[in-house]
Amino acid sequence: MLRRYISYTTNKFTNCRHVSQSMLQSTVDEKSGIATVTMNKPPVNSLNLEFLEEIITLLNKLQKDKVRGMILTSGLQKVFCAGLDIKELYKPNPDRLTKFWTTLQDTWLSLYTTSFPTVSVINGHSPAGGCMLAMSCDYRVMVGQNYRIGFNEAKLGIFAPKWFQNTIIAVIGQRKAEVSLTTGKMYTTDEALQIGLVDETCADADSALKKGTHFLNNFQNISPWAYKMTKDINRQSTIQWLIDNKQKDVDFTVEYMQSPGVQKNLELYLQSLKSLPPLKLISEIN
Ligand SMILES: CCCC/C=C\CC(=O)SCCNC(=O)CCNC(=O)[C@H](O)C(C)(C)COP(=O)(O)OP(=O)(O)OC[C@H]1O[C@@H](n2cnc3c(N)ncnc32)[C@H](O)[C@@H]1OP(=O)(O)O
Repeated sequence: MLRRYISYTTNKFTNCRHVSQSMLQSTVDEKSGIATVTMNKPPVNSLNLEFLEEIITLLNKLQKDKVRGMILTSGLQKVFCAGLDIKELYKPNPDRLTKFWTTLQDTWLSLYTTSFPTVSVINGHSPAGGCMLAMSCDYRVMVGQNYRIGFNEAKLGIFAPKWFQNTIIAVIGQRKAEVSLTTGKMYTTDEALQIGLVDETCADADSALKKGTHFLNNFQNISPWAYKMTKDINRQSTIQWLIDNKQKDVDFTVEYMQSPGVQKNLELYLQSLKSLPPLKLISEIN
């Protein structure tokens, strides 16, 4: 297992403060107060229990440090985030699955309710839970034309829980969310822009980071209190639903995930992941 380390350093040449954990790097620009958080968990930034715990820890730290905004992106070549780690769902240990699902709920609550504005720069494929990470931010910029984004859960024979679905509905509306979720369609960059899954697109990652920063600069003259109150009121019903139903959601997920039918579907999906040529899976199965 990789040795885990956390270091905080200030680079006097760039005026950036670096926070580095084994799977996440964070750089805070001292002048603007904007943090850039880079996911770096090869091969595909899949969300397992330990990675989710790191995300929560970092979000708490950024909150404590009173950053003025955050850009979430990937350090990998062609994947933003491949979604939930399927190994957490396939043949699960019930205790670990319970912890995993609770931590996923907490990660979503932390990200969806940050006191600072957030942007995801989607510089690679972003299926299911990966798309969810992006949707939980306030703004999305997608890079290039080679990647796919969407909610392909149905293709795995599983479904997104209510709080996942409500988050998507808040971004693209009820009708488009229903079509998107039931068909499991993965969208090209242009299609994603068209249905509102992303707010902007651009050719390369550097321009996307600039667009993200430009969005965050909108908040320079907005009171952080007014920002947070507005966001809380806007997102309140979905957040409150999960807070009120956390245990029920865990119990239901842990039970249905272990059912033979769901496990068979996941097995078949894992086989197809191995047998299809690299990078073809997401586009071929549409
Ligand atoms: C209760 C239900 C809740 C519902 C909510 C969310 C559900 C999810 O998020 S489920 C996950 C959905 N994700 C996917 O379907 C993504 C599947 N992956 C791919 O399509 C491709 O891997 C991807 C396009 C992301 C990247 O392609 P490549 O760069 O060509 O990489 P490989 O396909 O060769 O993959 C490398 C390596 O990673 C493993 N992998 C990929 N995705 C996942 C994942 N989500 N979880 C765990 N592992 C994953 C893949 O099997 C390869 O492993 P090895 O063969 O051992 O190298």
